[in-house]
Amino acid sequence: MKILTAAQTKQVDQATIQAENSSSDVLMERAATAFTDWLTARQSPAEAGEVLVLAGPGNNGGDGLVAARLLHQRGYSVRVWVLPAEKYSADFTVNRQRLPAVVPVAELASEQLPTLTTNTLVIDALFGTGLSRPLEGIAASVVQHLNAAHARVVAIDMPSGLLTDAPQPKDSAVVHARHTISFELPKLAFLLPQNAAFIGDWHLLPIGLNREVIEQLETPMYFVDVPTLAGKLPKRAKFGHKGTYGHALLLAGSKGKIGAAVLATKACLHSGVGLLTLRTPAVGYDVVQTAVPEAMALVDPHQDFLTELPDLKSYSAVGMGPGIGQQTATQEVLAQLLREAKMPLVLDADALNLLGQQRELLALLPPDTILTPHPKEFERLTEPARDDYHRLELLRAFCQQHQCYVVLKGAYTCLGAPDGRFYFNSTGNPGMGTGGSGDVLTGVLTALRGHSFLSALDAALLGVYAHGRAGDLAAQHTGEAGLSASAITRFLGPAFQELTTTEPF
Ligand SMILES: NC(=O)C1=CN([C@@H]2O[C@H](COP(=O)(O)OP(=O)(O)OC[C@H]3O[C@@H](n4cnc5c(N)ncnc54)[C@H](O)[C@@H]3O)[C@@H](O)[C@H]2O)[C@@H](O)CC1
Ligand SMILES: Nc1ncnc2c1ncn2[C@@H]1O[C@H](COP(=O)(O)OP(=O)(O)O)[C@@H](O)[C@H]1O
Ligand SMILES: [K+]
Repeated sequence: MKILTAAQTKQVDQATIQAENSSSDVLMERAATAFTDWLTARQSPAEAGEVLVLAGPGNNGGDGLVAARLLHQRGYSVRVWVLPAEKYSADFTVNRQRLPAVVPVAELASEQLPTLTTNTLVIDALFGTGLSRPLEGIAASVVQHLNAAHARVVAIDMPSGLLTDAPQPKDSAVVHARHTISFELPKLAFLLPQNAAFIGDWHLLPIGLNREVIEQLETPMYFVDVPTLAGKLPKRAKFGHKGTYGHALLLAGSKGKIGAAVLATKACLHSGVGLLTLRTPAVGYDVVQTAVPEAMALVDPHQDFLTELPDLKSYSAVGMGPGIGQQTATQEVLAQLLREAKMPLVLDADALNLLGQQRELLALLPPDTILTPHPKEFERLTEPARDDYHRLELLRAFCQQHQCYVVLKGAYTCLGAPDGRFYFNSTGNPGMGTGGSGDVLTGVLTALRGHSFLSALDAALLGVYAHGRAGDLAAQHTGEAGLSASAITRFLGPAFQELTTTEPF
């Protein structure tokens, strides 16, 4: 699914209207009807209480006015507050006239703000994607009033005051919505942690925007859902054998962190790898042979941490990092791996921290290497980000400079590609914020990079999605608080099964 800017969204709206030979108020009616259907399916008139529709001067306000009319028709108690403005959009004006006279309408003023009780449901239709600068004056006062009262707010399209594509100036007034109901395609602002308190839960409703126009628009940002991945993971071939699916090598673990190696190993085995060898320090031998008999154990001469790189010639992909620690000898192993590897690499955790300590090693990264930092690890590779938008700029520059893929982990994990594109993942849940979840991802990605039939991009997209999906499936059994990294590994199989085509490659 594409992520479009505010300007592109406007373009699609207009092209849809043209293609249908209809008018903008028809599309507005459709959007507001979808919004109203969503709301009325969740809140009866009694549950909603008094519905206050706050309408701004543009088409977002127009949406609000249509919703007010429809809610009134469906038996809700509705009151409209209009933001005073010099100019109102044409569709605002049309829908202001269509509002039944019995629906009370008042004008917002700093000295006349709506009374908010626990029985009030606020529909925020002040501003949407047309917001061009931070709120001030009455609009800012209204928003502060709503937030101070912790009002139950459902925002149409965007929480008012929030910019669609750019960072928010500090301390500017933005509605804190419980839900944000938007249309058709996600917006970048929804995916960034710094906006979480404004957006609440977000939902997309289809309004029949023109598919062809969306298809044609160029964007560097995508939201990865099942259709994005359709056809990418082929069914296993009938006569396929363990050699067909790659021999992966994992370099993981150190004394006290052999568990990280075991988790990555289990994950790799549940992600379709043909053969797997695990290299740990000697202290890991008994643990690995007992915990994961499917993997071959190849121990380092050193008891507690990795000191030597094994011969690489048998392997189709190598993953390094989970639990390895940051010893100088281990850093040497990493440097040697970067110099010698001819096969795809996945680097995580302490391998990234070691790269951060010795940044000249970054020049050795083989093209299409996948790095999987969380934001703190990414900062060690680059610099502290001013905000989430700046972090994305750093991500793009890093991927382009080093011609690598970076999986920047989080609630909406963002995969940065060497061509400057971003792919935001749609699966996963807060239960995955638990030790070992990242080690599982390393195992998954190492398995997929060993598949000669997958590109680096597809391996990264599939792996990140399946990892999150496995977490979601696991959480259906364990709940989010009860989710463990081991539980994620158990649901990788079903997650991959959902993505697998019915045809072999
Ligand atoms: N374009 C379309 O055909 C559709 C638009 N829709 C709705 O229309 C919205 C976009 O409408 P608009 O482009 O009219 O934009 P908005 O309604 O978001 O706001 C634009 C208006 O606010 C003013 N404005 C911008 N920033 C301001 C600020 N900081 N302080 C005070 N005034 C400010 C602008 O001058 C303009 O009058 C979407 O978010 C969505 O809710 C939907 O009805 C779907 C169809
Ligand atoms: N709130 C969340 N929603 C979705 N996924 C999450 C959330 N929190 C963490 N995750 C996922 O869990 C994993 C955590 O990885 P990481 O921070 O490396 O943990 P660890 O080092 O403990 O293994 C990442 O893949 C991340 O995307
Ligand atoms: K809004």
